[in-house]
Amino acid sequence: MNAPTETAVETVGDTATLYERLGGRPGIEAIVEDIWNNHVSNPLVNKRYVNSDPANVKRLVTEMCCAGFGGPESYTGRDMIAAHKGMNINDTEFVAVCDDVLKALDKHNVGKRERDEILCILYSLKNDVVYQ
Ligand code: HEM
Repeated sequence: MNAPTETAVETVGDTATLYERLGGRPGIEAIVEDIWNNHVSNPLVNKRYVNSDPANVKRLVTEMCCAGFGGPESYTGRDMIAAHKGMNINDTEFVAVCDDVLKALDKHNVGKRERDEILCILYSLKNDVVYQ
């Protein structure tokens, strides 16, 4: 059995939300900024974003991450099927977007546990995003 202090430390580590572990809204905003920069410089996907308003997409992605990772924010955008309807996004593009996210997480020194959680969340949304 753990000494009480060890238990307390482990409990804090285990119960912090992904939102808290990423540094709350400022931490997530900084990561989303780099995800956007990676998308617009990635030849596999950048043409998709030519007509987008960068500030609006970044705000919506930030809100979605904050809300989905345990923060107090509400997501005000469309659901994933509606947001990607008519784009016919393929598997290569989906992987490219995931790679852009992982690259941004690396840049911000996000740990393996958080990286794995985020990758699982992204992958769980795949069927709502591709071939819509
Ligand atoms: C799990 C993966 C993805 C997530 C979580 C995601 C998330 C989002 C969110 C939150 C929005 C804004 C929703 C709104 O406009 O109401 C959005 C829009 C968009 N996404 Fe995704 N996305 C994903 C994958 C992709 C992929 C693979 C592509 C293709 C390269 C893509 C291209 C776009 C484009 C072009 C927009 C529209 C931007 C605009 O309206 O100007 N997304 N996405």
